[in-house]
This record gives sequence, structure tokens and C-alpha cells, in this order.
Amino acid sequence: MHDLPGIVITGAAGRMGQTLIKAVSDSDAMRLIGVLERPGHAWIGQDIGVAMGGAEMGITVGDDPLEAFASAQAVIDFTAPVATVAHAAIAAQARIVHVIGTTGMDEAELAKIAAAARHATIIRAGNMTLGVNLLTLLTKKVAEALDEDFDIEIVEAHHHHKVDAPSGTALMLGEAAAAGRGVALEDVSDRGRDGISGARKRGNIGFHAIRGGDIAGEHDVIFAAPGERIVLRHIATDRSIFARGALRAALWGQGRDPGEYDMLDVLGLN
Ligand SMILES: NC(=O)C1=CN([C@@H]2O[C@H](COP(=O)(O)OP(=O)(O)OC[C@H]3O[C@@H](n4cnc5c(N)ncnc54)[C@H](OP(=O)(O)O)[C@@H]3O)[C@@H](O)[C@H]2O)C=CC1
Ligand SMILES: O=C(O)C1=N[C@H](C(=O)O)C[C@H](O)C1
Repeated sequence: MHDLPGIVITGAAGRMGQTLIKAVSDSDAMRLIGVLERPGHAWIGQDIGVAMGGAEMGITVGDDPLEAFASAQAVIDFTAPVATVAHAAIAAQARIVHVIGTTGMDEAELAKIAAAARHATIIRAGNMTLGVNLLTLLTKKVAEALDEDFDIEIVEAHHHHKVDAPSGTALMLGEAAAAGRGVALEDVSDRGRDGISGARKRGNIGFHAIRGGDIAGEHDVIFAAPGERIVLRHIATDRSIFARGALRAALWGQGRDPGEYDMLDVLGLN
């Protein structure tokens, strides 16, 4: 018998997968009991420590979430929308905590996650860091205090491998700004200006994505008015900050009722 919660990491070969595996292995509050990759991936069947270029860890990379989740207390999932939706249904069957960092999900995929949350404890956030979650609260507060003389623009920068835009974090910040203004983000969201796109519409919230090099993640919320500008900024310099939040969420979720939670719940900031 083990007292510490058993954790499965999906997307084991990914940037976040490897960061999470290291973080769970280093933690004395949980134990790594399984790591998964997509069927057919070159790492399947290898020891995860060796596959990551280090010492043996005694855990073989698998491709069967059903089997891995059956003996786990939580799965931490930073993969891709299609994979995460499939994992959510299996985690719900297994009645385990599902921590979701995956971004870029569409409305239909989010509805499936919500359905799974009827049976599973799901903690999902486009950004798991304390800093960004605090920044959403500040953004809401500033947006509440200012009128539409202040144009809101959200600028995000990420590494050149990132596949989704705007980033999950940018959308969280946009939601916070819209909430502060008392409007729905979908009614004011302004994305992808190009060519003669016309003068900026008062009250809109603009999104801009920079992709390049190895940028871990940078977000600015700009409030620009004639003669002055307020800029709220978060800079991630190390992926371990995302992992730290995800591990905290996996522990926080133990024994919680099924439902969909976010990092503000975990951090006690809601
Ligand atoms: N919420 C947060 O705080 C953060 C969220 N993210 C998000 O996490 C996600 C992953 O980011 P990152 O690690 O950089 O991306 P990577 O592409 O490096 O990693 C994703 C991994 O998931 C694997 N994968 C895809 N499908 C499956 C599957 N069906 N089963 C198991 N594994 C699968 C991929 O395999 P393959 O390469 O073969 O496709 C890959 O190894 C993104 O959505 C990103 O935006 C990232 C950082 C922080
Ligand atoms: O893909 C990434 O790398 C990141 N994704 C998240 C997002 O979409 O906001 C969080 C972080 O910015 C890194």
C-alpha cells in the first residue's frame, strides 16, 4: 500500500511532459506510476528515464490510458485537444483527478470536457502559474476601473513550435478584461488584423501572437488611451512554473467532488 497519490503523465515526450515527469519524480508528495505517449510513438516500450537521456527510472512508456488510469489517483495532461478529450472520458470512468493544461480546444471539445466533469474532478487552466492567475485578477480590476477610452490589446509571444493562437493564457486574460467591462469576450474579440482592416472599434479587445525561437511564454495586457498607457506583463522564463501549478492542482483535487475547476480555485483566489 502507498499513501502518496499515484500520478500518470500523458504526452511524455513533449516539452511539458518531460518537465512534468521531472517535477513529479522530484516531489515527495506524490509518486509517478505511469507515463503515456501516442500509439506508435518511438518511446513506447522504453524506460522513461533512458528515453529522456538520463538514468533508468523503472517506468515504461505506455500507450493505453485505460490501463494506466485504473491504478492512478490523478492524470496530468498537457497534450493536444483530441487526446485530452479522449483522456477526459477515460479519467471520468476511472473517477480520478484530471489536470488539463492543454490549450486550443474548440467549443465542441470544451463541451465534452464539461460532460466528463460530471463524473471526474477536472482542473483546467490555459496557464497554471500563480503569476498569470494573479494577472487575470489585476486585468479584471483595471478593466473595471477604466472606461472605453482605454483600448485593450493583448500581445503574447511563444516558441516557434506552438500550434494554437491566441494562447490559452491570452484568452484567459481576454476573458478577465471582458468580465471587468461587463461584456462577453466573443462580442468584442478582434483578431488577426491585416491589410486595410479599418480603424479600431471602440470597446474591442485585440489579440496578437508572436511566434519565435524558444520563448517560454510572455503576455502583455495593454490599456492604451490618448496620452498614457498601462501595461500589465507576465514573463515565463522556465517551464517548471507550469509544472509546479499542475502538481499543486493534482494534490488539491484529491477527495474533491466531481466538477470543473480552475487554478483560481486551487490557489484560493476565486
Ligand atoms: N496550461 C499551461 O500552463 C500550459 C499549457 N501548455 C499547453 O500544453 C500543450 C502541450 O505543450 P507542449 O508540451 O509544449 O507540446 P509538445 O508538442 O511538446 O507535447 C505534446 C505531447 O503530447 C503528445 N501527444 C499527442 N497526442 C497524444 C496522445 N493521443 N496520447 C499521448 N500523447 C499524445 C505529443 O506527441 P506527438 O509529438 O507524437 O504528437 C507530444 O509528445 C499545448 O496545448 C500547450 O499550449 C503548455 C505549457 C503551459
Ligand atoms: O504552448 C506553450 O508553450 C504555452 N502554452 C500555454 C498557453 O497557450 O497560454 C501557457 C504558456 O504560455 C506556454
